[in-house]
Amino acid sequence: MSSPLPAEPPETTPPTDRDGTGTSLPFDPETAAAVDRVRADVASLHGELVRYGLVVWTGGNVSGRVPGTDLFVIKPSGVSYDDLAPENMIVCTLDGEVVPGTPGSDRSPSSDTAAHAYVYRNMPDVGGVVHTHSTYAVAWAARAEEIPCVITQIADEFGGPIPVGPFAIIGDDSIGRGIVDTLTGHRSRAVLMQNHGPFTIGVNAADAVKAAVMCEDAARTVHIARQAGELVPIPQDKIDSLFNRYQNVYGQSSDDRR
Ligand SMILES: O=C(CO)[C@@H](O)[C@@H](O)COP(=O)(O)O
Repeated sequence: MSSPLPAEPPETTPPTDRDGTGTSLPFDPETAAAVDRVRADVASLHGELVRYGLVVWTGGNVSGRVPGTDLFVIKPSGVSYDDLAPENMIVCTLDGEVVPGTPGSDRSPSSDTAAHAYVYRNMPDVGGVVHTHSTYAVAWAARAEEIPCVITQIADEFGGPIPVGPFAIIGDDSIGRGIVDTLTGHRSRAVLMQNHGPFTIGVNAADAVKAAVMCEDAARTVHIARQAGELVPIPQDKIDSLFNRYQNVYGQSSDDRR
């Protein structure tokens, strides 16, 4: 017969400030150091959303996978970008649960945490996810219209049209499923979730931010082009060669995407 007494609670390692920064910690030193690097990256990359005009108020979020772990880092929900700092980023498991006892864990994580977690669980090569409400990309999403590949920039960066994902309600796996279903096997690192806005993925958080910047710029340019006349498509073989060159030759061999 089993004992009626409740089991002893498991011993937890209290957070300690091993590195003196006041960040990370019920982790082994290597994981703690990796978490701290991603905290710093994710916090500062929100400044890029502001710099490139992709967000108003708090309407966008960046997350980054902690390499070699089943963790990712995301921002707290609804907190001013001016107040974001490494120590108030939130560490989550790939199920989207906040890791208790870690700095920042006293706040609610981004309302898109479940979507980011779903992407990390189902796209193992993805190391960063970004969501914004950038104006032109949202305007295409409001029409549920893909952005056609009519400029070399789109061919380079996205390898074809930027697709539309399904309408999905925030809060559960629906948005994540829509992102994964749309982008799996697709060259594009951006999806326009219908009536909502762009979600982008990358090899790390900075790469996903770059995709968000390029997506908005492409949305704006093609929108303006269409006001003045008919759009001219790029032949598929030219799209293929532009994409191939940009992914494999452009930039430096040390770039993260290589
Ligand atoms: O789209 C929405 C809310 O509808 C969110 O992505 C956006 O407001 C940002 O929310 P968080 O501040 O990350 O919780």
